[in-house]
Amino acid sequence: MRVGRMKFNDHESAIKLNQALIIRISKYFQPYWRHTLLVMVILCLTSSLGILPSIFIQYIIDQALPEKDLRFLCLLVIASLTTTMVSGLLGVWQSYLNAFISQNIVYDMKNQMYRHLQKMPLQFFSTVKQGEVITRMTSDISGIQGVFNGTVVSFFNNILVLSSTAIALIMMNWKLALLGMFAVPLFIFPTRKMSQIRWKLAKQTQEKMSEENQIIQETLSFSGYILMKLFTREEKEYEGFKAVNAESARLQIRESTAGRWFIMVMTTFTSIGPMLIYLYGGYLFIQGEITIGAIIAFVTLLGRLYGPVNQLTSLYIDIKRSLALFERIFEYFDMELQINDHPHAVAIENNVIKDIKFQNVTFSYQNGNPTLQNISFIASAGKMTALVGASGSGKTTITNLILRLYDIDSGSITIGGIDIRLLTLQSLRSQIGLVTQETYLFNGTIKENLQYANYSAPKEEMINACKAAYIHEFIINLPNGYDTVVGNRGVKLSGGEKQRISIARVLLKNPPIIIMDEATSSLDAVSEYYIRKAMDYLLMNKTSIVIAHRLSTINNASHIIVVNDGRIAEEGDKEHLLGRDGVYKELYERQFGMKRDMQDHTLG
Ligand SMILES: Nc1ncnc2c1ncn2[C@@H]1O[C@H](COP(=O)(O)OP(=O)(O)OP(=O)(O)O)[C@@H](O)[C@H]1O
Repeated sequence: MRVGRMKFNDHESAIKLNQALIIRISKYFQPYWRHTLLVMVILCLTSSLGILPSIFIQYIIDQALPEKDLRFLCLLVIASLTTTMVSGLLGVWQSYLNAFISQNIVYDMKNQMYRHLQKMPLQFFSTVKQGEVITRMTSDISGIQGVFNGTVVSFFNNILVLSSTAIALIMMNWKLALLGMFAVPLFIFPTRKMSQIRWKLAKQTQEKMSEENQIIQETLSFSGYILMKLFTREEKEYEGFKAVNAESARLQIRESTAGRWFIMVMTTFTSIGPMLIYLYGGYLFIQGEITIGAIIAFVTLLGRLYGPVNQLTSLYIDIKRSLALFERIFEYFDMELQINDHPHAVAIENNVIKDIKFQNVTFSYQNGNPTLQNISFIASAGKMTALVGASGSGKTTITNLILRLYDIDSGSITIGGIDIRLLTLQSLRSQIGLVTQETYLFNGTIKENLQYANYSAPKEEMINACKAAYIHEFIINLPNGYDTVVGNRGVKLSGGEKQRISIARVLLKNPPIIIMDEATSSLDAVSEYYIRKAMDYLLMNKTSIVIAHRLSTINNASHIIVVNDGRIAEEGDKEHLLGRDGVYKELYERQFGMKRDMQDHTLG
């Protein structure tokens, strides 16, 4: 799987307009084919109507004016105005259709991307930079809305205007038409060079913007802000941001300046054609072969010829840019989901207490460097199994494997005898309640955070869960009670309060399996007491796995597993482990011995 910093393809040549890509992109247009067809019909109409005013001008100059025919003049002027008005109205309708099609495609893509990212493995989010995900979700996908208008419609419109004008010019006078078209090849030459420059600049701008998003994400989030303040890194971070910002501004100025030069060169070429027409057309007029009206009509029409050629040549750049956007989005869509439902996956029985069995489980985050090796144990149904061990020994990893946040390399994990890989992910996770070390609450009210577990839970049930988690009294004493907003990640609450709310949330979900990672932050005695009581209630009659940092937490554990460096060092009940001269005894003596030392010290 490719994760991490996704690179904007380094070489322009990497993005090729191949058939597969076109088919893939056109699939997004498929649901809106009727609207797209309508746009094409409107384009045909407006491009044909656009020729008429020039022809009317010719008749005004050559007939209505010399013959002093006021009626004919009025008729021509009215016809010309009507044509312009009808074109204008069709244009308005087309703009609406353009917006409708492009916004709907953006809507579909954003939904698809969100759904896809929801299914990405945890490993993806631990590796990829947050700014990158946001850039792809927002600016890249939003950039697609310009693609339909700026690329697809523009392409067809220009082709239609170009061909209808060329036909009209040739029908009027083929010699003059050939002369007028003389300047056309001159447009093509600078385009290639220009496209390379703008491509490179666009790529660099995109990267800088991602970097900018990243800095904002990291330093202006709650935890990032605290980190920055505590280490007094404001100036350093500001300097870093300023540098990236300056670079992004410089690139954007260069990008638009490069465009200006291009337009200037094109404008120069555009003025060559009319001059040639005046020269040769004037000669033909003097010879009596052509009328003044024809020359004027010709020059007016010529403008319609150069505009599209100019746009079509620079459209090449836009097509490349659009393709790059699609490529960047497709890059995410093409990432392997890794953890998927097995084709014959079954739903786990709802609410039945079962045991969890690890058999020779080996797992590595990075290939060839196992984090867990040969883990085998049974967490008995309806009992508490405790995981203890030094920091980094692999306890959280074991619990993550039960939730199938990662898939194991070898061995098996079963629940009630069924391999978890044969269970649907949705049903598996619905049967597990997780209380993590760091409680994640979103910025909403306490009630909303609790309801995340069960939207249909009646109020009494919610209150009962909070009472059982020893947090109800605290909540009702807040000025807004259950409607109190908890702040980003629940910052307005203490660690102990947050963890009790998270226990209440799991109680509302009421699953038969509970995984609990005890908070490491030292809680005061009262908090610890209430959390312990809340835990006792939560774990009652559940198959539970508790990661304990304080051995006092797991007095009720029927089975203790000591993890050391990714392996099970020893296991058994408390008495058994204390009877051995092993890791547990050492941990026990260190924790309780330390407590005694501290007490002696205080007493002394
Ligand atoms: N997403 C990850 N990618 C790569 N390595 C990881 C990842 N998560 C954890 N690790 C590594 O795996 C090892 C086990 O980590 P784990 O979080 O399971 O330890 P732990 O026993 O729960 O630690 P603690 O008690 O401090 O929470 C550690 O060396 C850690 O650096």
